[in-house]
Amino acid sequence: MNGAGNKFVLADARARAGFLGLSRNTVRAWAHALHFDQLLVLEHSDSADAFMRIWNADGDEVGACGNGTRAAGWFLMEESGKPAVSIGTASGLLQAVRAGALTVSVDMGKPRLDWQDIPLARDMDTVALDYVAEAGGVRIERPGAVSMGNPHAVFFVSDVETLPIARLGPEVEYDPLFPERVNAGFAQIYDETHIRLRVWERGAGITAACGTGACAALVAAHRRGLADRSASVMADGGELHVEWRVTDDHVILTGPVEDEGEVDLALEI
Ligand SMILES: N[C@@H](CCC[C@H](N)C(=O)O)C(=O)O
Repeated sequence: MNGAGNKFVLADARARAGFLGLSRNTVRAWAHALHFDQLLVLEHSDSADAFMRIWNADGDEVGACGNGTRAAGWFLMEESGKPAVSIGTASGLLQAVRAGALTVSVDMGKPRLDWQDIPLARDMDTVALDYVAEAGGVRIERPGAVSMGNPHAVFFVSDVETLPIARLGPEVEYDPLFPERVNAGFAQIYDETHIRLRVWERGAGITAACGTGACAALVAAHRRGLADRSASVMADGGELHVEWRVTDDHVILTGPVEDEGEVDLALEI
């Protein structure tokens, strides 16, 4: 499946009893063969429609994936005929609702904004980190930091199209300021309701879209006075809509999903 071009393989392990342990090497081999950004595995849940585990293409298991949650939500809603489903994840219980034939919204919960929650290596104002990244002859600075269940640093730049993201991304991802590494977002503000975003994802590299990255970009932009609480976020692979609600502080992510058919994946555990 894909969510605005963010590529997933979704494996359904709900019928299988117990925890599905996958080695880092197995996930990496599958990612190499199938070219996904994340592997999503659905497991049985007593308290939700399913529990979803998320692995990056580099084989690390992670806490959140916005577009993946929308894709899994679509799969579960198609299967059940329900207009809404709940999905357990490592970072909490998320609700997905149908917002069109191939459009799904997910309530991603509250952003976490304290430096310990990102996490950062030391106390810093997360509105604008005291941090500079340099690569490919370009220097960018003062990203906003946001956790959406996973860590994001969002840089605001004047021209995202010409930015050497393949060089800057790994510099940022592996900087010691981010002890759990970080997803690096590069955002150009078109106006208060339109943000152009490219993302270097932790453990996956440049992706066509990143759902939690879009949420983080909107939150970081609003905290800097650069965007409203609701905006379109234009990724390379499609358009996402993000709203940071005043009423409950939750971030709502909406966008397209596509089912690309089944792949032959031998699960040998
Ligand atoms: N593609 C995702 C984010 C996946 C996880 C991320 N790479 C991380 O390591 O935290 C999304 O749509 O949010």
